[in-house]
Amino acid sequence: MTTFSANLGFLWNDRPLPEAIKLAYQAGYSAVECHWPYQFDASEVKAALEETGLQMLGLNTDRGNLANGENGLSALPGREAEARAAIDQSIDYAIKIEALNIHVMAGFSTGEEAKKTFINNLLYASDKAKPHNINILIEPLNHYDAPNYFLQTSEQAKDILQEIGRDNVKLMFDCYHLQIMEGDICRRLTQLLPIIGHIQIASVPDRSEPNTGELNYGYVLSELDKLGYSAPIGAEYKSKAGKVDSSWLDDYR
Ligand SMILES: O=C(O)[C@@H](O)C(=O)CO
Ligand SMILES: [Mg+2]
Repeated sequence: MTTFSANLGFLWNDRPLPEAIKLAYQAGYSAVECHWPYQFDASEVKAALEETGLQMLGLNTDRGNLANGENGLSALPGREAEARAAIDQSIDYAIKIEALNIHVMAGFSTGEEAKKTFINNLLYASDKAKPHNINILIEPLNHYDAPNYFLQTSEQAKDILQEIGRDNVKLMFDCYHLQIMEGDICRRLTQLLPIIGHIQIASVPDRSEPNTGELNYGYVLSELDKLGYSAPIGAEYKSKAGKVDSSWLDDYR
C-alpha cells in the first residue's frame, strides 16, 4: 500500500509549521517533510510530531542570499564556509526534531570546479550526518523552474553519487522535475532504486495535485509497489485551488 508524506514547504505553508503538521495528520498523511523550518522553534515542531506520531522525513539546507536569488550554496566555489555553516545548521535542527534526511542544495553554477566543490561539501555533510543516522540527499531540479541550477538530471546525480561512494548520500528522485528533464520515469526509478533516498510527486507540467497532468501516477506508484518500495511518497505540489485539497489521496489508497 502506498503512503504519503505532506510537503509542508508547499502545503499549509501559510500556517506555522507545528500547526501544518497537525493539519497534515488530519488530512490522512503518514509523514511530513519541509523545506526551510529554521524560523520555527524546534521543540514546538518536535512536540507536534510527537502528538501526531508523524515523522519528519526531510528538510533543506539554507539557500543563501534570497535577495540575490540564490538557491543553495554547496556547488558554489569560494562559498565553502557559508555552505558548511548551512549544513551544520540543518544537521543541528534535524537532530532536534529527529528528521531522517537533509537535502543539501547545490545552487546556481556549472563546470568542473562547481562539481568538485559540491562533492567536497557533500563529503563534509556525510561525515557530520553519519553519527546521527541522517541521510544526505541531492535533488536534480528542472531547467524551467531553476535555470542554471547545478544539478539538473538523474544521470548527473548518479555520476556524483558514484564518485562520493558514501551509503548515507542519496538521490532525491522528484518525478515532477525528472519527467520534465529526462522522462522514462519507471525505468529510471527501477534502475536507480538502490541509490534513491526519497521520492516526490506532483502533476506535470503544472505542479499541482498528482492525479492530473501528463504522468500517470497510478501506474508509477503500482510499479514502485511491485519493486517493494514502501517508504512514504512526498506530495510536493501546489494546490490548484489555492486552498489545500487532499481529496486526490483517495485515488491512491
Ligand atoms: O523540488 C523542489 O523544489 C524541492 O524538493 C526542493 O527541496 C528545492 O526547492
Ligand atoms: Mg522536490
